[in-house]
Amino acid sequence: MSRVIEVNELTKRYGGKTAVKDLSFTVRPGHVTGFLGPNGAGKSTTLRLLLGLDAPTGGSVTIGGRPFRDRPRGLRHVGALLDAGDVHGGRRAVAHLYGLARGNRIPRARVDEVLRDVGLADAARRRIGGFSLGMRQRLGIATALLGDPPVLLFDEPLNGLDPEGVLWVRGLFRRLAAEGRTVFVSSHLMSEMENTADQLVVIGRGELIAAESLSDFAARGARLSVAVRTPDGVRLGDVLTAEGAAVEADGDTLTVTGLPAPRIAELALRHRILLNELTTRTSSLEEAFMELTADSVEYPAGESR
Ligand SMILES: Nc1ncnc2c1ncn2[C@@H]1O[C@H](COP(=O)(O)OP(=O)(O)OP(=O)(O)O)[C@@H](O)[C@H]1O
Repeated sequence: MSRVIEVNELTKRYGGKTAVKDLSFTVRPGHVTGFLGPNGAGKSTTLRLLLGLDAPTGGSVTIGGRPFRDRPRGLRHVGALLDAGDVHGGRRAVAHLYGLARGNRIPRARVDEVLRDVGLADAARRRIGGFSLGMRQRLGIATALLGDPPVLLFDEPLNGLDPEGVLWVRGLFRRLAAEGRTVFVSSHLMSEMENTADQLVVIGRGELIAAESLSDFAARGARLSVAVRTPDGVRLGDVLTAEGAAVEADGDTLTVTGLPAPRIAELALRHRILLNELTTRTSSLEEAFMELTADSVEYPAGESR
């Protein structure tokens, strides 16, 4: 079975609200692909459409060339963590997983195996209602892994995990991808994906913004700037502006774009201006993400309404 996820001109409207619009992208096996977008961008909607939990208004989604809902015994094909809170609190973790194993013809022994894999072996007989958010996430991940599926979808899996849990999940995702599986992970935080994913699909207001490698995405947003610390900021600022640079002053530090550091040093020397610091900075992935999604944030902070 092919493990490729194809999203093709996908549109989903809820009444007058368009949650996803003409969205097309491909997710390939062997990588951890991050699915990024600000709150309300349409990530959960897309994942629900992928799993056939909702019907698209237009377009299609296929996994291995077929709509997921056409597949019998789904958990063996696609494992998913959508909403970690969506489990019966009165049940014990093992009972929850045994039920799913039975319905998907998965051997019972696999339940103990995945509980061990996610670090919940000791909590197996406890009621899920008493689980912390992090434990629920681990149980959700155990559920996704239960059928040993070639394709895995995770909606905000790092939510509620402590730093040790985050490291563990990252390692797990990388292992799953290295085994040749397709791993598709949503998040609204670039900082979470930066060390987790190697490919990115970025959306805003339901539309595609980017689908590329993490390094290509970073390069798009990378504008070099140079930080210059000098006691003579006003004069240097004038000199650099006259040379065509854009200069922002903050105390004794100027942030300069449009001129490389060696040229700034040369101009400072020529005008006998002392420099205390000259540092080239690249914008971070986080900045690239903010910049590219700025127009698609639904409720920007500080907006008066
Ligand atoms: N069942 C629904 N009925 C009406 N509107 C919906 C429904 N589901 C989602 N929406 C709307 O569609 C848009 C996309 O929502 P979605 O939950 O897919 O975004 P998201 O990227 O997962 O966001 P978040 O990071 O906040 O979970 C939002 O504006 C949301 O209010």
